[in-house]
Amino acid sequence: MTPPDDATAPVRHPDAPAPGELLGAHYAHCFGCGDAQPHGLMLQARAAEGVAITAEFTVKPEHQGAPGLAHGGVLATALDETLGSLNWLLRVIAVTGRLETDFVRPVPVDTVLHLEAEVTAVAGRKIYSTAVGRIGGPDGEIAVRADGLFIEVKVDHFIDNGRPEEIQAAMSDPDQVRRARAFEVNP
Ligand SMILES: CCCCCCCC/C=C\CCCCCCCC(=O)SCCNC(=O)CCNC(=O)[C@H](O)C(C)(C)COP(=O)(O)OP(=O)(O)OC[C@H]1O[C@@H](n2cnc3c(N)ncnc32)[C@H](O)[C@@H]1OP(=O)(O)O
Repeated sequence: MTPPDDATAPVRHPDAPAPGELLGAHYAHCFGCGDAQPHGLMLQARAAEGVAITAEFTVKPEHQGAPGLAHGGVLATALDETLGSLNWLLRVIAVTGRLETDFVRPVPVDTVLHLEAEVTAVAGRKIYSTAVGRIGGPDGEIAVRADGLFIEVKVDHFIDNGRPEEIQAAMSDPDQVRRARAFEVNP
């Protein structure tokens, strides 16, 4: 998870959403961010300065692991989604290769997890990023932390590996196709 010596600092794409703007879902049925996914976390990420974002996630009763406490896997999902959203500021499509998570404090149900994430380095197709989740407010205690290694892929990664039903539905949605392809032709 340590960037190699030839890694470079991330560069915010000129067309990236301005600081303060919501990024929007990359796919309406995404478990992490989709607004058409009733079982999902519906995480909304907002661009920050640089190659960084913020997001909020409210822990619901259906996210419990132990009584009244968030399941660690759900918190890892929130971190994964937050880190993944960063790649939109680079205008790169990427998937999680590795995710390392520290669970520092228990997170009770009804808590708002205030997430902040930033890309720290880029080396070829590898994107290194880090995130924290705080409770008790945006400046509260750190409850969770994660480092991510995302790997850049082409749209074909999804076309080649996804289930045909969902791929065909996505490919017949002009907004989805425009959004996905724009990242490939405007590097
Ligand atoms: C028109 C149609 C509509 C489609 C529209 C879609 C739009 C979608 C938009 C945005 C989607 C974003 C979705 C975000 C969702 C939240 C994030 C997730 O949960 S993603 C899901 C979980 N992750 C996976 O499913 C990855 C599964 N893994 C793979 O597919 C492969 O392993 C992959 C692509 C990651 C790498 O495979 P390789 O064959 O392309 O590349 P190799 O050569 O193996 O790796 C490249 C470099 O990365 C390192 N690397 C790869 N995996 C690593 C690992 N686990 N740990 C450390 N290094 C790793 C390698 O060592 C290599 O490094 P060296 O270039 O040699 O220095």
